[in-house]
Amino acid sequence: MPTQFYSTNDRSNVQPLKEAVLRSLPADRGLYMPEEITPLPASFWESWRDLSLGELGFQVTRHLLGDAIPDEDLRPLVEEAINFPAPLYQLTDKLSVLELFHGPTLAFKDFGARFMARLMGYLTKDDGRELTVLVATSGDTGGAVASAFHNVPGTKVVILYPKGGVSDLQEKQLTTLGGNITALEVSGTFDDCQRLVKAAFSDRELSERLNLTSANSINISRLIPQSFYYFEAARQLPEGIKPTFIVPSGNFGNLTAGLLAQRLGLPIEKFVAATNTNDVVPRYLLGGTYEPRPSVATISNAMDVGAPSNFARMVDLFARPANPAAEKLTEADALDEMSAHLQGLAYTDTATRHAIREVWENHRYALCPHTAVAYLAAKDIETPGHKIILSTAHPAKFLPTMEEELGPGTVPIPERLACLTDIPKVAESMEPDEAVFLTWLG
Ligand SMILES: N[C@@H](CCOP(=O)(O)O)C(=O)O
Repeated sequence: MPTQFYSTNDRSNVQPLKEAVLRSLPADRGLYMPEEITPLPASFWESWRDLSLGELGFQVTRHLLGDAIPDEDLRPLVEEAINFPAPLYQLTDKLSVLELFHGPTLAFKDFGARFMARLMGYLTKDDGRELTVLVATSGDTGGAVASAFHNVPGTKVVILYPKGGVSDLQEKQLTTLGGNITALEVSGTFDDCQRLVKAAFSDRELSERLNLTSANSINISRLIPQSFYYFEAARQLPEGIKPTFIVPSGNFGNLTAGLLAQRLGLPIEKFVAATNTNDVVPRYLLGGTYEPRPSVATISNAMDVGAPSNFARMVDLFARPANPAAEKLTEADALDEMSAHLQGLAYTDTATRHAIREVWENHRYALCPHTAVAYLAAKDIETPGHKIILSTAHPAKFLPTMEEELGPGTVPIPERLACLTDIPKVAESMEPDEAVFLTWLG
């Protein structure tokens, strides 16, 4: 049976895969979630440690989507999207770094963006209508989406990013491709960019007319491939070791994908959400109230998010009982479960800079600022077994910060970044005003 997707705001609002992916946001402003998330079957667990990342991804996707896409189409789709590795780099006998920056744009967002580009292409191949992909970015999503959708026929991409809020090389990644990719430099924060995108989806007439879809983690199809690397990380550990994952967090899509992997049966000791001073979720988990607030700029800019989109999905996942046949928890009980099982820790830029230097001095290993935030959390937590910090991006994407801490030339710049330096950026300026943006969209 093909899996259906419901809105977190209304479980009776159910859509098939194509609608959930292309519509991206339900009209009631909830988020789509798969109706069924059951543990992978015994046959998967017999061989999962020997599978390639592509095959592992195929089997996870097949299980989640049911027979919505025939196997002979789905397997190559996943294998072509995830055609780069996700190795574990062992820092100490208790701590490893999961390197998620070996894709084309050197960030974990390549997993989601490349999968999504192929899935959307597959779902719309007979539609004969241009698709407009909207995306808000605080750093890495924009470049990954630009790369994944560049020159895809019948697709137009509009990327909104905060002026001065992304690193120079991140900006180059999203403003230099041209063709079907347009960059809008918004005089505001990432939250303003996200607000503008959501306003476009709320305008049903515009959304229908332009055939709008989202490439942010509000789109459920971003989270499916992001779950693959949790399996990939765990299978690189000796058998029987349950990892604790420390996840650098901004919009919380990365962590939500981990929770999804756990609901699919992956044995995980616990999750820790590590943030910079944009600490809405850690504050909440420490017993506060959940209060989104305007983001502030930090050196780990991709996590500068004041209103994390995926909070509703996290609550939804904690509401799902271990036994799929049992009743879902109420929202209040799910929030209690989340506070009991998820730890959140937040760090300043000063501490982050110190961590970058410390790891270089002790291990000659360069952590990007986001990964350094997770490293700080890994040091502060007690957990049995092995700790894995997710390394979200290559440190060269944040060259000025890295050179301030480690000295010039310490972090080699991969050719695919170096070649962008002399290409001029092309971006249109945009006020953070919904009416202006909707008029611009047309
Ligand atoms: N950290 C992001 C912000 C957008 O988050 P997303 O996961 O919803 O795309 C970025 O790098 O742009």
